[in-house]
Formats: sequence, structure tokens, C-alpha cells
Amino acid sequence: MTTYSVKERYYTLQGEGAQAGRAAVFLRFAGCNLWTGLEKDRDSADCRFCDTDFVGTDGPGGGRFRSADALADHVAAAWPAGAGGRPLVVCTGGEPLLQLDAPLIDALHARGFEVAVETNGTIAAPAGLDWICVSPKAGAPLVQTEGDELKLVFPQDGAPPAAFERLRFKRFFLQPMDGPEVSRHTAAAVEYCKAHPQWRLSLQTHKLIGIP
Ligand SMILES: C[S@@+](CC[C@H](N)C(=O)[O-])C[C@H]1O[C@@H](n2cnc3c(N)ncnc32)[C@H](O)[C@@H]1O
Ligand SMILES: Nc1nc2[nH]cc(C(=O)O)c2c(=O)[nH]1
Ligand code: SF4
Ligand SMILES: [Mg+2]
Repeated sequence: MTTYSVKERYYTLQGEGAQAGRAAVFLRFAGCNLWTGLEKDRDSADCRFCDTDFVGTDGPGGGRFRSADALADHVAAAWPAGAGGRPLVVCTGGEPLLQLDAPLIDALHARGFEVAVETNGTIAAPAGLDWICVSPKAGAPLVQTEGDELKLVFPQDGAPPAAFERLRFKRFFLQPMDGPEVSRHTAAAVEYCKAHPQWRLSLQTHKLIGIP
């Protein structure tokens, strides 16, 4: 790894999953292996419901970083000085495991961060991560089959929750697919969780309250 390409970096609250409500630096890497990110390609992509712009390095705090130390310094600069609490960085994208490597994990640890990742599960996670959230995508090969939480966007044709319920994750979430039918998807997820209590509801709380 010579250069890391970062779409944006910002300080907010984790909106989703078991760590919802916790302050974190979001480090959004550019690029994904399941979609180019261009609207012209969406309908032919392997993942078609993405809610995120991960193209380029032009977002707030985005850029190209020539070393793990340089990028880790950039992440640390977004954590408020003297705030207390354990610093957390959520590595996302795009697909963060295309770029997140052992030197960067080590550099973030050296600055006191817990390192979390949001991944589509098609690439094996490197050792040393503190929190692994896998969000499987229908039709894409699932390689990372254990972790701290499995967060399935629901519903997805070809990816029923039952296909994942025996995997070695500590927690299982259904996250309603956002878009024009989010209300219907939310109602369906509520019904599924009531009928299958292994699954919990994950709302995208940042969207509900209008923070990034
Ligand atoms: C933009 S993805 C980036 C990380 C990684 N590529 C992945 O898919 O997990 C971050 C999270 O948003 C979820 N997500 C993407 N589009 C969504 C949508 N339309 N509705 C609900 N969740 C969505 C993903 O499943 C994933 O859990
Ligand atoms: N606040 C907030 N929480 C998030 N959790 C996962 C996100 C992501 O895009 O990976 C996300 C995001 O984009 N914003
Ligand atoms: S895998 Fe993740 S980043 Fe890539 S297109 Fe799907 S939701 Fe978006
Ligand atoms: Mg998001």
C-alpha cells in the first residue's frame, strides 16, 4: 500500500448497529468492489441500493495520504482534545477493506483509537480490528463470516436473514433498506424481528436526526 484514497473524514455519532450513539471519527475510503459509484452503472452493479457517495477524494477531510502515519495523524486531528472517553474510528466507504491494512491499524492503535470497520464481507478482515460489522450483499461472495455484528440491509432478494443466522457473529441486526420504500421496509423489519428475536432492528439514526 503506497497511497490511501479517502473520500471524507468527519466527527459524528455512530448512527447504526450496536454502537449507535457513540462518538466516532468516520473515515470513508474511496472506491468499492461492488459498484463504481457512478449512477450510470447502478442498475448493473453487484450492489444497487447504496446510499453513499464514495467517488473521489473531494469530501470534507478527504484526500490522498502517502503513509499510514500521515492518515492516522489526520484521523487523530478530528478527535476533540481532552474530551476523555475512548477514541473510536469507524472505517467505512466504499469498501474499506480494499485499503485498510495492518500498518494503518497499528498507526491508529498507536494514537489510542479503537478501530471499527463497516464491510460488505467480500474481503477477509485483517487481524487486529477491534470491531467488525459485516453487511452482506445478495449475490456477492461472503468471505468474512465472523465478527461483532452482522447488519443485514432488509429486505434483499436472494439474501434472507435465515441464510446468515448460524454464522459466528455476536449480534444480528436488520437495517431497513433506505429509499422511497423505507417505511414499508421498516415495517417488514419490525415484523421479522418480532417473529425471529435473534434479530434486532438497526435504524439509521443519523438520518432520522439530520446529522452526517
Ligand atoms: C455505505 S456502506 C460502506 C461499507 C461497506 N461497503 C458495506 O456495504 O458494508 C455502510 C453501511 O450502509 C449500509 N447501507 C448502504 N445503503 C443502504 C441503504 N439504502 N439502506 C440502508 N442501509 C444501507 C450498508 O449495508 C453498510 O452497512
Ligand atoms: N452517523 C453515521 N453512522 C454510520 N454508520 C455507518 C455508516 C456508514 O456509512 O458506513 C454511517 C454514516 O454514514 N453515518
Ligand atoms: S458494498 Fe457498501 S459501499 Fe459498496 S455499493 Fe454496496 S453499500 Fe455501497
Ligand atoms: Mg452511511
